[in-house]
Amino acid sequence: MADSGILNGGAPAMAPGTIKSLPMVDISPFLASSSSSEARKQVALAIDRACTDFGFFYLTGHGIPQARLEEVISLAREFFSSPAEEKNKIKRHDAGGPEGGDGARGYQGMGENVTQGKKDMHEAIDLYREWDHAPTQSGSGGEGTRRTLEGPNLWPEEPKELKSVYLEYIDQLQSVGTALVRAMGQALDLPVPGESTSGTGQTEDSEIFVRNTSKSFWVMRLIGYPKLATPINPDADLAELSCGEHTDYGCVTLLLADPTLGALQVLLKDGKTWLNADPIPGAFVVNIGDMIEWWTNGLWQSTKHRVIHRGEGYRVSVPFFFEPNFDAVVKPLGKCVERNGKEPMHQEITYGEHLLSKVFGNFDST
Ligand SMILES: O=C(O)CCC(=O)C(=O)O
Ligand SMILES: [Fe+2]
Repeated sequence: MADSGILNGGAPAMAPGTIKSLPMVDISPFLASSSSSEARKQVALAIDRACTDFGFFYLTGHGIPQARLEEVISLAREFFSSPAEEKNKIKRHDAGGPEGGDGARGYQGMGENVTQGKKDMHEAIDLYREWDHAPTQSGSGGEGTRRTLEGPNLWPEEPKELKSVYLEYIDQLQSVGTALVRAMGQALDLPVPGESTSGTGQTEDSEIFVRNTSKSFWVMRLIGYPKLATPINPDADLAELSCGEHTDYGCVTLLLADPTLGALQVLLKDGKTWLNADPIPGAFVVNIGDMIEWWTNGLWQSTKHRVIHRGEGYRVSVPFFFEPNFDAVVKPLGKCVERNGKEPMHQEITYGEHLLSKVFGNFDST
């Protein structure tokens, strides 16, 4: 990390050009049925630029009231400030174990999450869409069994209103997610529905992401980050991170975070400059995940990011991962392959297989 710069806030800035902040996208024309096609076209253009140049942007015009956003953060903060025994009531349990967990849903204590072999200094609750497909044969992942995501969500008992507020919030986020992926289909200039089929049975029109997220297998993470204890040493490798460098593995992430500055950092396309993605009140920080990179055959790449919280206080963030349907088939779109002139980057895969490989390492599909 010695040769990397951090823009707008951290030291030292080694800016490529004049990039100071992520671009902004106002999604409201895709939420209001009365908006003109010209207004939508402008949004689609802005999304194409943001996804090509950054893979990250601020999203405004989503219509979720500020009071709701603040409530979501403060309920998560309240949960994390409760005693360990309260938090451990919803502890994530291993799949196939005596406690009957599914190995993924529930509370994860400090340092239990590992990215690239290093412990992440955060604690979290993971919630997923409830399993509403037929049950499959699940187990511990031992011989002849596979771990699945088919357990129920584990909701905190306290704060009491957390579950109902979050369920409503998740509904609201799914509408925003749908508007966003509809705009993304238009941004790729895919044919209008009914005009084209790929010949492989899957229609590759501008609604393709909408159809493939109609039963989004979403993930919601409530994350609590204590301030890191180690001092900043720009010449040393970072020994301790709040959340290690990664790309998100799904479709689009809508991140809500408290006002802490300088924590979330995004790797710019030069591959060495980290840009602080500081929160803007009322806006989500949005990034595209690996499934969008695969669908677009790399025209839009999922961007690496990390969290290093050395600021003040205990940071809370609540990313919502608006993911494809569990059985969505993901493969490079013919039009994107044509446009970038590269061989298809990936084989066809279902999102569910990819997810299980990421969460449990059930397969080696990536
Ligand atoms: O807390 C944040 O700002 C980002 C967290 C993140 O990147 C993730 O959970 O995938
Ligand atoms: Fe992430």
